[in-house]
Amino acid sequence: MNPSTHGVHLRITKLHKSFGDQQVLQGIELEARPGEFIAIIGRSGCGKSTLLRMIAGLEAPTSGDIWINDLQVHHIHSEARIMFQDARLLPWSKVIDNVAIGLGKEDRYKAEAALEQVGLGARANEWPSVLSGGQKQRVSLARALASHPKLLLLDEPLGALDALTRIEMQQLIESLWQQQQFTTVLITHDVEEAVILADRVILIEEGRIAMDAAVPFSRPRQRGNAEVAAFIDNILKRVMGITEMESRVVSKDLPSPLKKGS
Ligand SMILES: Nc1ncnc2c1ncn2[C@@H]1O[C@H](COP(=O)(O)OP(=O)(O)OP(=O)(O)O)[C@@H](O)[C@H]1O
Repeated sequence: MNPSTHGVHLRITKLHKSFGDQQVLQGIELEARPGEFIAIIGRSGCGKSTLLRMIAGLEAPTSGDIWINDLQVHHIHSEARIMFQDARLLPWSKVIDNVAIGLGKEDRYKAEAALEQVGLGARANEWPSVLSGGQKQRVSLARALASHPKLLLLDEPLGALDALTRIEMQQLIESLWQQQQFTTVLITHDVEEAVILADRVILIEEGRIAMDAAVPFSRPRQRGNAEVAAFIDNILKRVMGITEMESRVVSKDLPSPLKKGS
C-alpha cells in the first residue's frame, strides 16, 4: 500500500443493481483507502463493468450507496477518470488535443506533460489513426491522467494488447500510480495482472464479494517468482471453483491455466 495524501477514499455499501428481472449485484460492500490500488476479477457477466460504471457515476444503483470521500456519487465525479479497453480517441483531433479534452487553454501544459509521461511527447501533433493499439492506449492513459485525477477507474484497459505491450503498460500504470498516488480500481480478466499490480484482489461471484485478498508481495513484483506464481495459481483455482483434489487431476492430465507460471 502506498500511503497517500492524494487519492480519494472510496466506500460502497449495500449496493444492488438489477436490469429488469436480472439481479446483477446483490449487496456489494467495498472500501478502498486513499491511494490504494484494488483489482476486481470475476467471471464474464458477473457485473464488474456495471460496478465500475456506477463508481464512475455513469450508471445509477438500484439501491445502496457509493461515497467518494464525503460525497455521495450521483453523477460523474470531478476527481474521477475512467479508461476503457478501446482507447476512444477522437479521430478528427490530433493526439495532443485528445489528451487536452476537458482541460482549459491555460492547462494545456498538463496535457503535454501527461503525454511526455507516457512516452509519446514526440507524437503530439499526429493523428490517432497512425498510432498502434498500444500507443493509442498510452494516449488514453495520458488523457485520463492529464487532469491529475484522484480516482482512476480502469475497465480492462489492456485486454486488447499483445503480451509484451501489456507488460509495458502495466509497468507504466504502476509507476504513474506510485508517483501520483491516485486511488485505482482495475477491472481485469487476467489474475496475473491483478496480482502484479494491486494491493488487493477482489472476486465478485453471484453478485457479491466472494474473496478480498491482500497481495503480500513488495513491488515491483516478479512474474517468475515461485511465491507470486503460487499465489496467482491459488486465486485461479478459487475463481474456477476447483478443489485441491480436482486441481491435481486437471494439472496432471491437461494443459491448463492452473499450471500458469509453473
Ligand atoms: N444496460 C444494460 N441493460 C441490460 N443488461 C445489462 C446492461 N449492462 C449490463 N447488463 C447485464 O448485466 C450483467 C453484467 O454485465 P457486466 O458488463 O457488468 O459484466 P462483466 O463482469 O463486466 O462482464 P465481462 O467480464 O464479460 O466484461 C450481464 O448479464 C449483462 O448482460
